[in-house]
Amino acid sequence: MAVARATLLRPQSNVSSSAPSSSAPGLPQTLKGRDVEDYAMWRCIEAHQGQRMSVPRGFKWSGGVLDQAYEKCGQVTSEYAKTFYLGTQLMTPAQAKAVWAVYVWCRRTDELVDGPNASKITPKALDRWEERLEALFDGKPYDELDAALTDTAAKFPLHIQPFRDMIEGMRMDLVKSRYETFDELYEYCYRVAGTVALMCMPIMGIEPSYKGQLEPVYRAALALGTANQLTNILRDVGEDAYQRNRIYVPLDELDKYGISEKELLTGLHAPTTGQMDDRWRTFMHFQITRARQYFTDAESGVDLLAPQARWPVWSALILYRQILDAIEANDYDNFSKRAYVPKWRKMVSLPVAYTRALMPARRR
Ligand SMILES: CC(C)=CCC/C(C)=C/CC/C(C)=C/CC/C(C)=C/[C@@H]1[C@@H](COP(=O)(O)OP(=O)(O)O)[C@]1(C)CC/C=C(\C)CC/C=C(\C)CCC=C(C)C
Ligand SMILES: [Mn+2]
Repeated sequence: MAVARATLLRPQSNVSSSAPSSSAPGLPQTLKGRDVEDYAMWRCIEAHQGQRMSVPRGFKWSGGVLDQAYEKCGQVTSEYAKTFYLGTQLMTPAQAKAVWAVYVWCRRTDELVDGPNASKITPKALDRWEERLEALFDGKPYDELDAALTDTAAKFPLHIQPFRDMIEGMRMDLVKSRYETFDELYEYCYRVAGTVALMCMPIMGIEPSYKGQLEPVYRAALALGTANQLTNILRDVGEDAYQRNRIYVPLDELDKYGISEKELLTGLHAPTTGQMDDRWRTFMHFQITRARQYFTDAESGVDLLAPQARWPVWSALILYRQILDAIEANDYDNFSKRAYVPKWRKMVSLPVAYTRALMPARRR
């Protein structure tokens, strides 16, 4: 069994063959936990290393519509994610447009389960969204925003698997509102955020002088996705519990700290003082320490990225990590306060990120 699993997950030997192998039929659905991430990571590394485009180069879509489509993607990115958008300004125009196209596809996917029409979304709607994904990777986009991603897949060696995995993550949100263990939560984090890292890596590229394996760089990228999602989850504990009856923090860990599901759903302020309950403080301290470790694991990979990608990635890392500091500064009260990074702090962090991007660790 172990041998079979390793063969399925590791790279297949004909890495540089020209035909894109977008899937091994039947396999991904049977995978669980960290194997889901490993399977997609190896498929992405194969495509990246072999520079295999999923769509034949020279994809065309009626007249100048593609230019307009990319422009729209840029507008949406700058409206919803100012820092990501700013980060793309140092990239080549082709890279920036590709990141916008990926961003818009991710945002639209998230909106299906979290947007204004979310209550009407059925598993069928997600099936339809997945059919559209398969079609756009097959060179047959449904609308102009899909066409921007098709064009991106003709220009950069993207693999379809992380896109499929993200849709499955959104399916999880339709049917699952509790996570028993950290392993279960880890799979969710990969599906909704680690996937973003796998989608972006072949666009951002690798430092040209780096001659080592891609695996450590991809592992670091995945760590950043996980760190970001764990941070999101810790920031939104109260909102998720009160407004959506959702608990993402692992139930077995709550139990270990003597906290019941019911207490979490009503908020963990001490009845006498109104301050945060001590059990919650220690629990949160543990959660924050683990999330910080994922940020630290991500750091080693940033210097191995192509120079123009380092600043946006350092910015994302430094800014997101500060949300954890903000939760601590709120005395771990993520029930009645929303942790955020004030604008002035963001402004200070951007040049810090820029300096780190210019000075890789070996020169610091
Ligand atoms: C070596 C190394 C460190 C490489 C870096 C690789 C890399 C580019 C990693 C990116 C990591 C990253 C930014 C992950 C995004 C995580 C995230 C914000 C996921 C969001 C899910 C959260 O869902 P939830 O419903 O809990 O939260 P909301 O209340 O809805 O916020 C998502 C919403 C899923 C959809 C993701 C997006 C819309 C963001 C996609 C972002 C990009 C494509 C741009 C990334 C670009 C840069 C420059 C980092
Ligand atoms: Mn969301």
